[in-house]
This record gives sequence, C-alpha cells and structure tokens, in this order.
Amino acid sequence: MKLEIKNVSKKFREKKAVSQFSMELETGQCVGLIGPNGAGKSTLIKIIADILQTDEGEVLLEGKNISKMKREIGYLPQYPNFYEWMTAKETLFFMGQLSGISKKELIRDVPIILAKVGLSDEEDAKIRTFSGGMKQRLGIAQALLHKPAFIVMDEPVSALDPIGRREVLNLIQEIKQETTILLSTHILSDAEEICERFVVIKNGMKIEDTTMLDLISRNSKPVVYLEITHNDKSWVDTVKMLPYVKDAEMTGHKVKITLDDVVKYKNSLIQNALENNVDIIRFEIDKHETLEEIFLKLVVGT
Ligand SMILES: Nc1ncnc2c1ncn2[C@@H]1O[C@H](COP(=O)(O)OP(=O)(O)OP(=O)(O)O)[C@@H](O)[C@H]1O
Repeated sequence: MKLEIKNVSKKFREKKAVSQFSMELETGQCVGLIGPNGAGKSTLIKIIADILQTDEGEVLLEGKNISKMKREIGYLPQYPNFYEWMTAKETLFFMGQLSGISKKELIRDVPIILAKVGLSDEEDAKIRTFSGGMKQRLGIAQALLHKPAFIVMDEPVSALDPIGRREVLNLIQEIKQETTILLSTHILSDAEEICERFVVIKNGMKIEDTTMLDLISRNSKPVVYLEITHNDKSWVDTVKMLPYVKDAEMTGHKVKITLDDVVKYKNSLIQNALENNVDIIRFEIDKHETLEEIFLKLVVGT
C-alpha cells in the first residue's frame, strides 16, 4: 500500500502550520517525522489521520482520498485521553465500538491486543492507576485495534520518563514488524532507534527526507576504526592491498583504515576481516558530527 501526502497546506487564521508538504510512505517502512516544537508535526499527523481537513492538497491511500480509507489508519494522539474510571479492557471495548468494530470481533481481539501491548495482567485495572508508559501502550492498543495497515503516532514517547520511554520504544520495535509506522518526535535519538528514514519538518515545510545510511555517507570521513584482539600486522598488510583501501595503520590493537567510500565498502572490509579470522571487538565509522548535531543544524539553520 502507498500513502501519498500531496502538496498539503494548512493555516490556522493567518498562521501557516503546514506548507506545500509532500511525501510518500510505502508499506513496511518506519518513518520518523522530526521537527522542533511548533514545526507542524501534529497538524500534519492529524491531517493524515483525517481529523483535520487540508486547505490545499490531499492525502491519498492506494490512490483514494484518506477519508474513504480511514479504516487503514490507526492514530495515537500526542495526549491520548482516557476515562480514568474505566479499566483497560472497558476502554478498548468502548473505543472499539465507537469506531464501528462489532462486539464479536472485540471479544475475540481485545485480549489479543492487550497481550501484544503487555497489558494482559492489567486488563481489569482502572486507568487512574496506570503509569504514563502504560497509558501510552493502551493508546497504541486502541490505535491498532481495527488492524490498520498504517499507524501514525504523535510524539509517542516525548512525555514519558525513562522507564515508560523504554517500554513504549520496545513495543514500537515489535509492532513495526507488522505495521507501517509514521511517528513524530522532536527527539532525534527516539527516531534514530526505531526508524530507517527521517523526514525533517521546519516551519511547516519539508526540509529533508533521508535515510540513516545517506546521512552517514554525507557526513562522515571515509575512515573506520577497528579494535582487534591480536596484534595482527599481517592482516593489516593484506588490507593495504585491497582495491578500495587507501591506507591502513596499526597502533597496538587499534587499526585505522581509510576507504574510498565508507558506506559502500565497510561491509566488504568486515567480511575480509572475518575471512582472515580477525577477532573484532570494536568497529566504528568516523563521523564528523553526531546525527543530533546534523539535525540541529538543519532545523536551527546554523
Ligand atoms: N488549533 C490551532 N489553532 C491555532 N494555531 C494552531 C492550532 N494548532 C496548531 N497551531 C499552530 O500551528 C503551528 C504548528 O503546530 P503543531 O502543533 O502542528 O506543531 P508541532 O510540530 O506538533 O509542535 P509540538 O511539538 O509543540 O506539538 C504552531 O505555530 C501552532 O501554534
């Protein structure tokens, strides 16, 4: 399935929240929508979830307007709102019925989804006793209940403490195996942990659409550092002869190798090391800047 966001714009009075924004998302991907506060992430996510209407442009799923394909989209709001006096199970039944799922399906599916988000033991506990991470996991359960092809999540971990954050990130890692995910965040490391592709939004406009590999290749020196268990000078001499190696030098157990192209040849180099029974204990690509710094530059524009 393909989700297409085509030239979407949205204004609130005179404030442009999203401007001429376009991107495509294919089934199986996990995309991080990254931007600072006020960049337009929530607005865009609400447009994709068909909660807000566009002023211009359209969102298509399989070529059809998103409002006709709502069943295929699951939405986790930035601040999921639950009735504190309901139990987890009651909440899912209530929300499932609101979104038109039959009672029979709910009886079958609610226990399955509660198990998936790790809340089976708490199914009869009141929401008021839940931690932030548990509430967010329940929010994910609600978004997945109707088995959508895509799930859009608005800042799913930003408001959580480290424990809740870990719980939810682990859960997203699991659901990513079977559901296509678009999640917004202003914390790069969250997206970096679970997504392969990043779309950066600033002042409502898309300023970058890239992958981790592309970022590394654009921002790294063609140098890798290895630490090996033996002082294997003969391997380093062999490495020097490889066509894609420019230079290799060894200091103690540390080897610095300059390649023609890091992204293209790093795996060949590792393969060569393994074939020569070199025992690697550390492998690192020399980065000019951390990804955090690269994004900061993009969004702050320094
Ligand atoms: N309902 C609204 N009425 C007026 N202005 C709004 C409304 N919703 C959003 N905005 C404005 O639109 C811009 C984009 O807001 P949005 O919430 O989409 O950004 P965001 O990237 O999700 O930010 P945050 O991370 O702070 O949630 C902001 O300037 C915001 O103040």
